[in-house]
Amino acid sequence: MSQSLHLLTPPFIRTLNCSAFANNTCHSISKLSLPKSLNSRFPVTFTSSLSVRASSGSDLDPSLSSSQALLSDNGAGAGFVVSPGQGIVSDLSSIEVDAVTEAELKENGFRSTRRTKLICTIGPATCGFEQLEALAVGGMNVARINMCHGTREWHKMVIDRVRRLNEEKGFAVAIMMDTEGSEIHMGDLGGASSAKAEDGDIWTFSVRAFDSTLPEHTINVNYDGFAEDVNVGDELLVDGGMVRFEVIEKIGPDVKCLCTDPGLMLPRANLTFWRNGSLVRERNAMLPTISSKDWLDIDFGIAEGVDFIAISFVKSAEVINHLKSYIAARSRDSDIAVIAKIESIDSLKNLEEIIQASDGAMVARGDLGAQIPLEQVPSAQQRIVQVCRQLNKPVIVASQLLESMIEYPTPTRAEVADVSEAVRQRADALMLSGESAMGQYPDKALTVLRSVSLRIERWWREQKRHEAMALPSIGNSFSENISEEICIAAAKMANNLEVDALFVYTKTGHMASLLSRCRPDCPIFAFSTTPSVRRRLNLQWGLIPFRLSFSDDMDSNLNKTFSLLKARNLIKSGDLVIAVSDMLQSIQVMNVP
Ligand SMILES: Nc1ncnc2c1ncn2[C@@H]1O[C@H](COP(=O)(O)OP(=O)(O)OP(=O)(O)O)[C@@H](O)[C@H]1O
Ligand SMILES: CC(=O)C(=O)O
Ligand SMILES: [K+]
Ligand SMILES: [Mg+2]
Repeated sequence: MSQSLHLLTPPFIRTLNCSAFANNTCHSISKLSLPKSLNSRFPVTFTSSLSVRASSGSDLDPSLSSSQALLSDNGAGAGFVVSPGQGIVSDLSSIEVDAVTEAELKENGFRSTRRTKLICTIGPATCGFEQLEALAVGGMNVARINMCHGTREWHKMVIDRVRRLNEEKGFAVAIMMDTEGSEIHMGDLGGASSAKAEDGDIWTFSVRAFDSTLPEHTINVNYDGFAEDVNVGDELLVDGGMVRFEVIEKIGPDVKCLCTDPGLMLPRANLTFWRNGSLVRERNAMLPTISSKDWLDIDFGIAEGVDFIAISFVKSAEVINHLKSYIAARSRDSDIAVIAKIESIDSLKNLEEIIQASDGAMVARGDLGAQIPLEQVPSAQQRIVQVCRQLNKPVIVASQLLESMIEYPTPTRAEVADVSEAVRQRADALMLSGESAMGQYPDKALTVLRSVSLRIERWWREQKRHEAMALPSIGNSFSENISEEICIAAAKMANNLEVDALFVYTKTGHMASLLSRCRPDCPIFAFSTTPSVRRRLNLQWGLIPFRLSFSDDMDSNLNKTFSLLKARNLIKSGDLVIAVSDMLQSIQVMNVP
């Protein structure tokens, strides 16, 4: 044992604390690597191994330059769950990684891979196969379809094309379906792509169903109680203030409004009304979060096996729990993650419990900015990002990141600063909306997200500017606490030892997310056995998801991974790697043989 000490590089000793080695038993090392709170409760059975071995596998050769410290709980495999019905792909001899990631790794090496994930809303500008491929090549990790727009056939076509792209071209683009939700919004403008409201215009907002074309200066409203609820004198905001009206007269189902702030109205734009400076939201609170149309869309999403369902206008954790049990009952084979969109006052009020219940969250700044004063949006974003990180849920920053690029080929300086801020906050993902759905420069917008992410990530790494965030214990069981502590320790070791990559072998993806939560300096290679887990990991910060068949034998897993990755020139001899797994609950440090 004492020999093994000399093999460990100084930062490693620092991490594990030298006094442990003086004691010279595996028992004390195990205790040391775990936090005090665990030591007192844990029936220590860590007697199996602390071994130092050659990367080639021969044991205890003191002349070796590479080392491997293995903490194991005798293979009890705590924290390891296989979801029912997850088909494990039986191809034992291959490893699958995103074609773009592979090219990037080869060209730029581990360190410069992008950590922030990118989501593109698909719309008329990007629904063609070649256009989707261009986005995938440009770094799109997740394709979002917004059920507010387009027909069922159109959505199905987009999903099929993304699937085909993955199958034929080796991508792993995940699919996110975003529900319409039942907030008040305008109709589809009778087919027009937009409508211009001029200062002093009178427009009619009506709940009437018009059979043919809409009369001039008329807007359909989706909510039957609209005329009843608004008062003369109320202020009506389109898309959170892009256009403003004052209610001047109510005539049956029609509400006449005077335009006080001119602008362009887009189909199905969100409507809010304000009285004496406050948002009128009593009636909104009565509307169900998931409308009957949404339930049909959700059935469609389940049938299609989308990877994520994002729920609009979430007000409480209850609706998330309801949807999750609905999904569990309906889809034995798939494991669809539920993303809570934070875009209402109620969702901010119940933030912690909503995020706790969800599999991730979206800072949906478009509608959020229509419900709270704009100057409060940045602090809300910061809070949501932070709560998500602490609760280990992926978080997406969305809306207007590069809004001007809908029309122009370069972003404004302010937009670049906004993107940088989200990257600096280390959000998991950034999302394009109109920029990619109907803008003129979807590929350029994606390139801006990609290059700003890379630049800011590198800058902050080089400057060592990231403040460490205290990560609370979140597990529900002792075994989960062990996994958390292992990931925190592994990430810290990775930073101190300046390793090239972290490897995580994970069947459900949970252990990978725990590592991602630590936001280590190096990229995380996440090996999972199923394509669906691999696609889901695409949303999380710093994870490079691979599909690989592996066993409970870590030595053989590592050897296999090394040889497969080396054969593809993705790693080379001498690269320093730390590996963790949710089967063995171990940390191993080694040089690639
Ligand atoms: N499938 C689609 N078909 C046509 N236009 C679309 C589609 N998806 C998005 N768009 C256009 O892109 C714009 C921005 O997309 P986005 O998904 O942000 O929608 P949104 O209407 O703002 O609603 P949400 O609040 O759900 O994001 C939309 O207003 C719409 O004009
Ligand atoms: C994305 C979204 O729904 C919003 O920003 O409102
Ligand atoms: K939506
Ligand atoms: Mg919204």
